[in-house]
Amino acid sequence: MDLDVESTSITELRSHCETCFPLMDEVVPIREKYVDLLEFSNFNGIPYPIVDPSKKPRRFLADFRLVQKIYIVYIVSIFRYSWSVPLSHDYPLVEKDVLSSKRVHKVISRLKEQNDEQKNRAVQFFTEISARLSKFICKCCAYVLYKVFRRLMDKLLVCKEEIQELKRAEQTGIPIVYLPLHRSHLDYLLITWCNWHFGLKLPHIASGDNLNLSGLGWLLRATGAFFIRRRVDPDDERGKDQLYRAILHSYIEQVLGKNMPIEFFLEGTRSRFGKVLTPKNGLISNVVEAVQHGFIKDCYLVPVSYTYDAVVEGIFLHELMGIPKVRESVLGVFRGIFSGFRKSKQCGVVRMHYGRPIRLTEYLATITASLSNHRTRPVRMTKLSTSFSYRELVPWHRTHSETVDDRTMIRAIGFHVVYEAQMMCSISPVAVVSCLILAKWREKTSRNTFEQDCVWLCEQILSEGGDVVGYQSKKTTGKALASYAFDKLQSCVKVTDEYVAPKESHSSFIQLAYNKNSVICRFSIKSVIAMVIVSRPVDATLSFDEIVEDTLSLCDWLQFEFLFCRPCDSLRELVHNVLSNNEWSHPIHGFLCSEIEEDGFLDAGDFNSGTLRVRDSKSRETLQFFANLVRPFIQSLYLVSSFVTSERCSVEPISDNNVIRELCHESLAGKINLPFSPLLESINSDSFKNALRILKDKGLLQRNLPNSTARSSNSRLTELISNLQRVLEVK
Ligand SMILES: O=P(O)(O)OC[C@H](O)CO
Repeated sequence: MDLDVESTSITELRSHCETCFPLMDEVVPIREKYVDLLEFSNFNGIPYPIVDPSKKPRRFLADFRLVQKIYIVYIVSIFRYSWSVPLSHDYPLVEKDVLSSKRVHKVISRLKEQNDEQKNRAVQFFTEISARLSKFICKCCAYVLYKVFRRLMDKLLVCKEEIQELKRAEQTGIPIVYLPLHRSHLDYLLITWCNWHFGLKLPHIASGDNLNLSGLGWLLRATGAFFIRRRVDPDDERGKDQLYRAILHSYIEQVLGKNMPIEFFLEGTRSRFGKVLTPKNGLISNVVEAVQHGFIKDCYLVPVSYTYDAVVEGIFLHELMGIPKVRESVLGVFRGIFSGFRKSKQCGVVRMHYGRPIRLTEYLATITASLSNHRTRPVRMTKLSTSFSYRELVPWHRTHSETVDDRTMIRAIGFHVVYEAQMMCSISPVAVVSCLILAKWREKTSRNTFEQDCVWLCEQILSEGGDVVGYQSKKTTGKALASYAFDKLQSCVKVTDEYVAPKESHSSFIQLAYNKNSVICRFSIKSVIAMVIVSRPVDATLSFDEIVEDTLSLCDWLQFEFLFCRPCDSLRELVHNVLSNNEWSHPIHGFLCSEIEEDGFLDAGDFNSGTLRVRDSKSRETLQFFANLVRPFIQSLYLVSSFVTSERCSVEPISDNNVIRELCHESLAGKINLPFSPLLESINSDSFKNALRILKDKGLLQRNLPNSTARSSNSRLTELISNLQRVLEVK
């Protein structure tokens, strides 16, 4: 049976965060299947009645459609579909408004040099940044993208109900800010292309100036891209120019002020390892200020997520081995397009999700109100850090005092949006299979057993509020799901009718890990708790409080790897909730049992106060699976910690990139002695970078060496290494 990838197990649109927006919970049922944008004939007429749903064009007519204007009732002509979808909105130019804005004038008058010279610079900056949206070029590109997407994807799925929410938001006349997760260069194109189909306004998209290549830059500008300077190199000060910043800031204000949507990536760069990245604050701060200073009354924030069976770029193996990214070039773009076209449908099924639009003023009101009187409202976005909560886990919390300033608010909003985006992302069957291989079946296993496990994991994902593309409870077979994924994983998994086994190479494991990492957000807290428990000897006992404290501590060390919860949540409470859940504490089936329970004297409070142990070998096996989701990240932290204390690390500061490259190289060559056998996927630059970041953040490595590292003999680092060793040694 083929997978029905257009159906979903989610029955209603995900609601807003109940903590921050308790009054906004209108239930919107999902009644229809996802729409495949590549099958335009199945649109059922939305949004334009010019498309008659009863007249589906034959497939070989691919891009042609007989357009019948229902209202005028005569056949207009045979147009390309691309030309038949109108681009009815206006995209006014904002040059005059930006250059004459108070913000820009203020900066110019503050600068010492000649006014005229500054004005010229202002014009240059504007030209460097601004988009020049052309409806004609958009239509041409829309047509070309049909061809490209059909080549690259099996399907491009969007949820109609989500689009209707967007339409409602757009009709209010409040501008929309799209905040997608960033996985691939295709991300830039997808929102624009989808909005075009549904008659929504096309967004102005913030793109890194690395994409402003001759020819390509012009094309991107014409489809809505505006270019921003990125600080890739730590010494690069170009983006800090006051006038440049004023122009960029004013540009964003003016675009929003003219009710045109904006799109930018909070993560700032594509995720190289399949997990979300911690959000950056630059662009979102411009949007927040625009509202706070009354330049615009309000705007909607819309998180967006993408699910790809595989990203078009393939795995970022070179970069994950510490080799610097090759700068984009026109030739590189052509090469990329060519190689993308060599293999048909390499992205597989692609799903987009738009979160429910939330007004920025709602966010600000929530934070401000809870600030002024945080006891009277059930809102915890700004709860002061009385207990160990996420507030202490995210970087701004530690220096946080009684007042929550704008910077804190901006960061809280960014974290909140990225967290929401990761939680609404559908999971690909490819990720489910990769996850099982890495966390459970690293050795050869029978195909039958593997397929049964696929169903088990999908059910786990569903019970955590997630969904798997094509999986429906009690309907979809493990065989169908696994076969679908095996087809996409031929380069890294060996499959016969009898067995399944990973191919033993670093690149295979990195690819599987990239896929697997998109699943972890569903189980991040659970996995850390499991890690804490299985890192003790089989017959060891632990108290409830010990488990909680050890979990919080491990989460703290992994704070740059995962967003464990929203900034409004208390991580401590969430850990308690997980452990108190029946899955863990049920007196007969729970993973854990109380020592007293064995004697038949179990009281309600015993689970929290008594001594706990893993119930049986089956429970332990399940806990091992969850623990194995985070194990590679702890191994990476161990590898980095032991490297920076060893003689292999130079006493003179060397760049972090060099440290990472060397460590990748030496670990892969087996030159580092370890008390455990390292998982191949733990050797990667992304995890090593995060490990260096946390060690610096905790003061275990010198902080005053920007982007460099020198050997350390810090005693706390030695203590950390021995603790990590204890955790990792037990299998
Ligand atoms: O940093 P990169 O290489 O992921 O570039 C992606 C950016 O979005 C380009 O602007």
